[in-house]
Amino acid sequence: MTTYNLALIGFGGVNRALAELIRDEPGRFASLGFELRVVAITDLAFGSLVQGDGIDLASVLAMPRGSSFEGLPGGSPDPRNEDVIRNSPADVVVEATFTSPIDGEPAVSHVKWAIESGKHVVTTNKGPVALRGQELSTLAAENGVRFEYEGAVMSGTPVIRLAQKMLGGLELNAVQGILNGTSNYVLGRMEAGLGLDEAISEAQDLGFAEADPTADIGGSDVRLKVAILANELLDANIRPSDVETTGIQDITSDDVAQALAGGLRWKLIGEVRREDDGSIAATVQPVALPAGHPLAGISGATNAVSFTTDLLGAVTVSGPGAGRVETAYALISDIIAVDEFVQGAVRA
Ligand SMILES: NC(=O)c1ccc[n+]([C@@H]2O[C@H](COP(=O)([O-])OP(=O)(O)OC[C@H]3O[C@@H](n4cnc5c(N)ncnc54)[C@H](O)[C@@H]3O)[C@@H](O)[C@H]2O)c1
Ligand SMILES: N[C@@H](CCO)C(=O)O
Repeated sequence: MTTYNLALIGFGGVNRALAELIRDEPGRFASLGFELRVVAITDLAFGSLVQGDGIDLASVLAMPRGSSFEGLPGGSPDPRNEDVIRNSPADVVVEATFTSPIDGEPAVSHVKWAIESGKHVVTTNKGPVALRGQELSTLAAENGVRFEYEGAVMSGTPVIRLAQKMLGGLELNAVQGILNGTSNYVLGRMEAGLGLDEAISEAQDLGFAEADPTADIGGSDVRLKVAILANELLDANIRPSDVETTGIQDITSDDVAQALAGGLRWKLIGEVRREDDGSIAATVQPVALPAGHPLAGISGATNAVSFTTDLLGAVTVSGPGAGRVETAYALISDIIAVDEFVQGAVRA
C-alpha cells in the first residue's frame, strides 16, 4: 500500500473537509490502494505545523479559529508557506487558499514551489489555473510531477478530466453552463422571496461563497471558470479578461418575481464558443431562461455544463458546483490521478 504524505496549504472549509474525511474514513482510501497522511498544514489564521510522522487531525480540527500552532512540536505562529512547501516531507501539496482573480497569487507561487521541489500539487484554486495554467502544467511536466485541478470548475463533479478523457475523438465547439453555486443558490432564494444580501449570507454559511462573495455575484468567479474550460477543452489560449462579463448584482427581487410570473428563471450563464471563422467568443451574463430550457431546472448550488459536440450533439453533466465536502472530493479525485501517474511510472 502506498502512503501519500500531504501538505495542506490553507486550512479553511475545503482542506478541513478533506482532513475530516481522512480522520473519519481512512478505509475509503485503503480501498483505492493508498493511504493519506497529513504531515504539514499552513494557514494565515493558525500558522504552520510540520510533523513528519503524521499530524493528529482530531486535535488540530478541534482547535478554534484564532488559536495558533505555536507551541506544538513543529509548530510556528507564521504560515511559512515557502519553507513548508519546499522542505516538508510531503509528496503532494494540497493548495486551497483564497482565489485571486487578478494575478492568481499567492497560489501561483505555492504551485511553483511545490513543482520545483519535486512534489505533486492538487488545487481547487481557480486563480493559478485560469491565469497561469498552461505555464504551470508545462513546468510540472518538465519536473516529472502532476499538477491537477479538477475542483477549479464545478467542485467535485467531474468536468475537466471527464471531457478530456471521455469525449476524445469528438469535435467540441461550445461549452455552456451554470458554473457558480453561490449565484444560482442566491437566485433561487430570491425566487423564494429573500433579498439579495440575505441570500448571499446563507450561501456564505453553507460554505459555497468565495472569501469575497462579490466574485460570485459579479461574475468574476464564472469568468475564471469559462477561461479554464476554453483553454482546457477548446485550446483557446484566452485570458479571463477576454471573457465579457456581467454578474447578477443588478437583478432585483422584482425582476426575479416578474420573470417567474412569465414562466422564466434568471440564471447566470457562462459560455465559450468557437465561431465559424475559428475565433473564440466567451461570455458570462444573466439570462432569463424559459422553463423548458435544459438549464432552467438547475437549482440551488447545483451546476450544469453542456458540451456541444459534432457526433453526439449536446452532452450535459450536472452535479454539485460548490460545497466544502463536494470540493474536498475533487482533491481526492486529483490524488487518484496522481496515484495513476505514480503507479504508471513504477510499472514503466
Ligand atoms: N468552498 C467551495 O465550495 C469551493 C469550491 C470550488 C473551489 N473553491 C476554491 O477552493 C479554495 C478554498 O476554498 P475554501 O472554501 O476552503 O475557502 P476558505 O476561505 O474557507 O479557506 C481558505 C483558507 O486559506 C487560508 N489562506 C489564505 N491565504 C493564505 C496564505 N497566503 N497562506 C496560508 N493560508 C492562507 C485562509 O486563512 C483560509 O483559512 C478557494 O480558492 C476557493 O475559490 C472553493
Ligand atoms: N464560490 C464558488 C465555489 C466553487 O468554485 C461557487 O459558488 O461556485
